[in-house]
Formats: sequence, C-alpha cells, structure tokens
Amino acid sequence: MTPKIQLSDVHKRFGPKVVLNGVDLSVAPAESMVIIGGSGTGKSVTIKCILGLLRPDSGSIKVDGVDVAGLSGRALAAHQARFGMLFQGGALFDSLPVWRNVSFALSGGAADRRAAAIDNLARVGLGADIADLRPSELSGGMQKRVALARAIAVRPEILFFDEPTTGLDPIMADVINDLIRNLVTDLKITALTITHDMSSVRKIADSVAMLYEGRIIWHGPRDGIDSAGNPYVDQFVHGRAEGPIRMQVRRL
Ligand SMILES: Nc1ncnc2c1ncn2[C@@H]1O[C@H](COP(=O)(O)OP(=O)(O)OP(=O)(O)O)[C@@H](O)[C@H]1O
Repeated sequence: MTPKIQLSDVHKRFGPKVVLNGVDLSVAPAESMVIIGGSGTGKSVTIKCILGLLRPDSGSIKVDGVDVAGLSGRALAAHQARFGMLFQGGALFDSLPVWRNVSFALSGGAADRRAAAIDNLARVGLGADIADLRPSELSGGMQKRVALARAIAVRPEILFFDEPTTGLDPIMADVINDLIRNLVTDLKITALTITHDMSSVRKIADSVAMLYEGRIIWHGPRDGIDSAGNPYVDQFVHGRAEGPIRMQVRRL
C-alpha cells in the first residue's frame, strides 16, 4: 500500500543550525501517528515541510506518492487544502461567532454554512445553542472543541494536531483525546499529532515516532513505548531528568 505520507532522508537547516538530519517516516492511510520529542527538536518544522510551507534542503516528502517539493502555485494550494490543522491555541477568530469560525473554509450560502457548522459542532459534542456566541464566551475546553469542529469541517484527508491538550485540565484533556481518537477512526482520516502529553499518546496513537537530534530514533506501535528498549524513549516516556537526553538549563 502506498503510504499516505512518506519522508525519506529529509534534511533541513537554518543557517548553521541543523534541525532535521535525515528524517525517515512513513504514515499509512487512516493511521494515527504521534511524533514525540523534546522542545526544539524539529517537530513543527517536520510538519511545515509536509505542508509545503518550508522546503527541505534535501530528501523527499511524498503525499500519496507525489513529491511535495515539486508543487507550486495552484498545485501547492490544492495540496494544502487536503490538510486540517488544530493549532495549539485553537487560533479562533474572536471577532466572528462560533458558527462562522467553524465554517470559515467552507463555500456556499450562509444558511448552508451555518447548517454545516452546527453539524460539525454536534460531532464534537457541542449544541447549536453556542453557534452565535463569540469564542471568548466559551471555556478553554469548548474553544478546543470548536477548533476541532473547524479542522474537520473541510473533511480533510490528513489532520495535524499540534499539542491538542495544552492548557486543558486532565479531565478535559481526556475528553479531547477521546474525541480526536473517535473522529479519526469514524472519518478515516490520517492523523499526525505532535505532543509532549503522554496521556494523549496513549489515547490517540496507533504508532509513535520519536524525534531526537534531527532523526527518528525510534518508531513503533503505541503499546511498544513502554518496552521500547531505547533509553531515549524510556527517559521521555517517564519524564526523567536523568538519562541520555540532556536539557540545556542555564543556571542563575
Ligand atoms: N523559520 C525558522 N528560522 C530559523 N530557525 C527556525 C525556524 N523555524 C524553526 N526554527 C528552529 O528550528 C528548531 C526546531 O523548531 P520546531 O518549532 O520544529 O521545534 P519543536 O520540536 O516543534 O518544539 P516545541 O515542542 O517546543 O514546539 C528550533 O531551534 C527553532 O528555533
């Protein structure tokens, strides 16, 4: 089966700083993969390269077997339209009511777009009663659901989740993790999630890849993370200060 997303030996540097140093990654259609790794290891850069927002220095990135590097203009816009994104902060427009946020990328008349918004709100467990509220009138967890409704409204083939549970209490985080898992399964979307939150990994992932020093140093099924036999994965999964991963901490 052709992978939905395939990165082969991807390199990317900014000036002297090498961020990606030979990333290999393969995501199957309808698979939910979670990329873990410390701050600044290049998780966002990887996703921006897949989206075609950043161009790798070398290596190839293919989506459905088509090289992203060769795309420009309309073809690149069509490529980017296949993705839905859930950003860390939700990135809702507070000047617009909820329903306009959810239907932002949809075409058609206002009545149809409002109906589509309400349908997508229902998929994330929200009622039509909040459709006319402003995002600032909602709790953080509800805002996250609205952002999720917006991300799925365009029925993307691939969804990116960037730290989907940041800023949520553990119970709301669990609700969002469940929602993501169910949406991805029901809508058969390929999902790529970046997170530091191990409870998200355990809920959302089919498979996990760990990025460290510009490379994927471990890749395996979700249930393999506890017995990865890799000291880097072990340290990250258990959140230990001691281990092969060294944090740069400036002492005062
Ligand atoms: N446009 C850019 N220009 C220069 N450096 C950049 C640019 N984008 C990213 N970087 C650098 O690349 C490195 C990786 O950044 P990236 O945002 O991918 O990290 P991350 O793994 O997503 O981190 P976090 O978990 O903290 O969000 C960082 O050192 C960052 O400063």
